[in-house]
Amino acid sequence: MVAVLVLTVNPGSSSLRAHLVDTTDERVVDELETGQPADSEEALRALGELLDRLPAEPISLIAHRVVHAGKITEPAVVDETVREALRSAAPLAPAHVPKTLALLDFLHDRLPDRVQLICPDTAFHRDLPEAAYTYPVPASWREWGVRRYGFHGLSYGWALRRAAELLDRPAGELQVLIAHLSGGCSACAVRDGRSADTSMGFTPLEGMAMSTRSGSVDPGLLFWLLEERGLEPGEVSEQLQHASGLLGLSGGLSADTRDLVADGSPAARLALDVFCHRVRRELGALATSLERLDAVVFTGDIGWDQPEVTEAVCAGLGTLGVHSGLDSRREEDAVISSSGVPVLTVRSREELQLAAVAARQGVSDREGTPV
Ligand SMILES: Nc1ncnc2c1ncn2[C@@H]1O[C@H](COP(=O)(O)OP(=O)(O)O)[C@@H](O)[C@H]1O
Ligand SMILES: CC(=O)OP(=O)(O)O
Ligand SMILES: [Mg+2]
Repeated sequence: MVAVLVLTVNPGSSSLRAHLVDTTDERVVDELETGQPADSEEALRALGELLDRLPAEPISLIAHRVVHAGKITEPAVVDETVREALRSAAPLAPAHVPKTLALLDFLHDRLPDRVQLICPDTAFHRDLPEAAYTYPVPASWREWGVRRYGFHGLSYGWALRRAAELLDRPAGELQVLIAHLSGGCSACAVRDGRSADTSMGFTPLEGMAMSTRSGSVDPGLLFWLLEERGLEPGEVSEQLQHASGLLGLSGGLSADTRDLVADGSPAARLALDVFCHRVRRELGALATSLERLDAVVFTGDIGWDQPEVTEAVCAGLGTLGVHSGLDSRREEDAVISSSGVPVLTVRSREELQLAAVAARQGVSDREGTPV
């Protein structure tokens, strides 16, 4: 097999992760992780430094994890059509997509002859049933493209693959619930290897509470804030995106469950209780899209490094056949409970999934004009 070195870039809402992955053996050759927003001067400087120390062997492809590319829901070589789709999708994921546009420009300046691919988070949800992707809103809105998309698809793809390996069953036969808990949090019901429903929708704001995002709130609340409290639409958006979730619930204490578990104050406990309640509620709702439950899989930073959260969530999933009392202290991806429905934790490896998807797609697109 030809060595395919893929540079992956993953702009989260508050971080930038970049990896150089050798896809022949899924090995990370070099990496960068910064808690700075991906389009900040610091993050771009760090990315430039990563490029400066690249091995002599050339990178074959640059692969971008893109949260939302609107109607483009498959991996695609970047051209003007893709850029236009990203510009149109930017208002739907304002904490993510503008960062991708900045990274495309930055990397085009630095490596002008490399093909850049986008791999949308939405691709994993391409087979969502109509009943799951349709909002109960007027037909005229739906004609504008108002529908549910779903996100965190690369993470789900990886977690499903690892679940299949750990359970020793083909991914295409599994019916599982996967919770991706991190900066952004969502969950997905996977039926026979495909997304059957997911908690995020038109934008990555729907669903469970997140580190600084509210998740779903009563839409009536928004009108009350605008009409009765005099808030501007931009302020409401900003506060739902950046001042809510764990951060808002804890009264500004922290957006990180590690701090909240350590703090233990009533405000920290409230934040964790509401967070876990909403994870359970989404998982319960998603279970109705499955015929049976083969496993519950936790991934994302919180799903991986915060056993207290996994425990608290599972303690309330008895009606789904999940038993509490997990064996959560481990270093590797693992089945952490097998007395009832198996519970698994899988370290999120969006970069490996991204590199694999891009290498598969990119080898056939290599003739494409670099943009
Ligand atoms: N237990 C935790 N471990 C790691 N990160 C956490 C934890 N709890 C909350 N977080 C938040 O998750 C974020 C990392 O999530 P990630 O999806 O990589 O980035 P982003 O928030 O940029 O999307 C961190 O910035 C941190 O605020
Ligand atoms: C879709 C989404 O919320 O992404 P992230 O978790 O990286 O912020
Ligand atoms: Mg992320």
